[in-house]
Amino acid sequence: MEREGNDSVLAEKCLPPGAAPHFDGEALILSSTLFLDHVGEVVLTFHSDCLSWKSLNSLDNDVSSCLGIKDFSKVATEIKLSDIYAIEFNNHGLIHISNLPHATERLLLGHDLKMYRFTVHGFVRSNSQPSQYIPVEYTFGHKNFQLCQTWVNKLDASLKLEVGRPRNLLVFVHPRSGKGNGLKTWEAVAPIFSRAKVETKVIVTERAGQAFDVMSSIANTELNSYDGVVAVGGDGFFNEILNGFLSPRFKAPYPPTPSDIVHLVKDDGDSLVLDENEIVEETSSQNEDLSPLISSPKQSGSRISNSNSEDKAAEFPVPNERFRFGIIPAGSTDAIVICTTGARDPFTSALHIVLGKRVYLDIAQVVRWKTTPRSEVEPNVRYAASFSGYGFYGDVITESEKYRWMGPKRYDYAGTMVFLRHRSYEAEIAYLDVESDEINLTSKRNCWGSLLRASRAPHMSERCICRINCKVCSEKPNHASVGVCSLTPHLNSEERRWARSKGRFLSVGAAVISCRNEKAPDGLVADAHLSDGFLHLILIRDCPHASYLWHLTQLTRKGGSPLNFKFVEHHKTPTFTFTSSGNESVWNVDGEIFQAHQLSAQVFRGLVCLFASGPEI
Ligand SMILES: Nc1ncnc2c1ncn2[C@@H]1O[C@H](COP(=O)(O)OP(=O)(O)OP(=O)(O)O)[C@@H](O)[C@H]1O
Repeated sequence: MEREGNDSVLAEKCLPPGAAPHFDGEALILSSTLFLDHVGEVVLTFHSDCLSWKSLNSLDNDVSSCLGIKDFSKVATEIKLSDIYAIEFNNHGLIHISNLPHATERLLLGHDLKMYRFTVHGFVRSNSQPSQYIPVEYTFGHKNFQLCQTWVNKLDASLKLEVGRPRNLLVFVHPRSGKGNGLKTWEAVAPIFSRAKVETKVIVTERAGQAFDVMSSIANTELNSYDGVVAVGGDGFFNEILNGFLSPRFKAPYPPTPSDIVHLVKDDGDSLVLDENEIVEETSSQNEDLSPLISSPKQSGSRISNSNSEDKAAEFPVPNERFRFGIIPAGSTDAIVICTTGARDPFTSALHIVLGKRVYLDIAQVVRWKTTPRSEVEPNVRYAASFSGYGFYGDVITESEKYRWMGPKRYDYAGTMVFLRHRSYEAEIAYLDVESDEINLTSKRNCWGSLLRASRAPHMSERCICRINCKVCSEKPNHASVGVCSLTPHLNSEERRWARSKGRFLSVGAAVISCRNEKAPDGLVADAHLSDGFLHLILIRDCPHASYLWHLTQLTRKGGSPLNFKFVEHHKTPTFTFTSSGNESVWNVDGEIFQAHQLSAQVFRGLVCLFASGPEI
């Protein structure tokens, strides 16, 4: 094997083998003259946080004026170390040299040279959509094996110092997700993981519920060997994995039951009952004992704890900052991916994962107390990462299940059918109203005459949109110091009161995040945050069919105002309770059916971490 460069032109331009690196203070680690595939000779320089190269063809003047060909000498290209996910040594092979008119004689007219090569794998942001990451690779070559090896070793060693990059992941693939492309999607992105030397244990599911079973029964010693778990599928599949993870391991008191609230209101002589909607307000001092995290004797008796789950919690603490979740979109909606990466793109998601990005995500704990009016009270817990909804949303998910064979189109079909039926449901909702310094968007039915409350509508520019390095979300919960209480900061707010809405509703929804998707570009709640510790409770009161259509139409518009109608109530709250007055009550929890006559929900701030960085909007 040829290991020494025997070409004098090349040899004099490169640094001596082995001793090739030259150091210049702390910042400059290495610099050499190499060939860049499809470009030509470049000086490659590695500073501690950046790799840059400059073409040597600048020796020729006025290149740009000659034949109108671009002057490579003026192009300095670089990639940040943080944007590099892998370095590969490629052995001996061809480097294609650019067809430059003013390159040195031996490089003329598209010469290909054989030499040792190494490839730097990274990404660039798409010009049209900055949230989308496009994988790129730069292959450098040199006749000298040792020099290439030195570069590979140096870059590899620096990449190993990048914090938070995963080494070992558990991957679940739902082959029938979305249009049935789950497996193909995984096969397309798998090379990114192998190049980045991330070990993956891949489980391709054969049935619904399998991922839940694996996640809930996996030994904590094995779970600890992974840096995270990746779902290749849709929101429902991610929800299954999340529930399998949290159900046996996360210990927290339940939210108050609907009867806790009724009881408290009856005992409270100062309760204020307002008009037909029975909005009941209380002061914080009167309901201190209602904090879901201060266990009442009744509540502590209803914890989901058995000795097995206690063991699991002890060995694998939740929240767990090290262990992260990744989602590679292959589903029908993929709202969680769109909200957390800003793109619905498997490559972007895979790059977020191997680069070890991190974002905190609020999780709603939804507790069903009673399945039907005649059921016994028996708490059953689900966790939701994006949205839980009743009425229209429950009906759409029930209807769409009948048409699963249609793939993603089933939601459009089911949505149309349910819309045409225009059913409303009698229900009662109580929610903790917390003073917030943000604009309180709560509708108090104070709009007269006009259907669209334009005067109160915050314009898009006024809305504090959640994006990468979001200020609202960056006050991350301090899990270590105050335990689970840090996850529910707003429950302990000074200014809190319980309020109640009662009546006929077309839908009741609780959004954890904005729920942006391709059909609703701003989501249901444009200014929802990934980890602010709030749920957005959206109550759509019974209204004329045309008005409801108007609301739905606003949802599909960028910059629309779907919440800006007099029949829509929007409450930011950390917790709420719900009781249906009818016999049928189907909820939709992250796209999965959940029958519940009585339920409560509370949100845990930043309970899990995702391999994502938030959208670059
Ligand atoms: N191999 C399988 N066969 C059938 N169902 C499965 C399988 N693996 C997982 N499931 C179930 O399919 C359900 C839907 O999956 P997923 O969310 O990936 O697809 P989707 O409904 O098309 O997408 P979205 O949730 O984004 O609308 C999940 O709840 C999951 O439990």
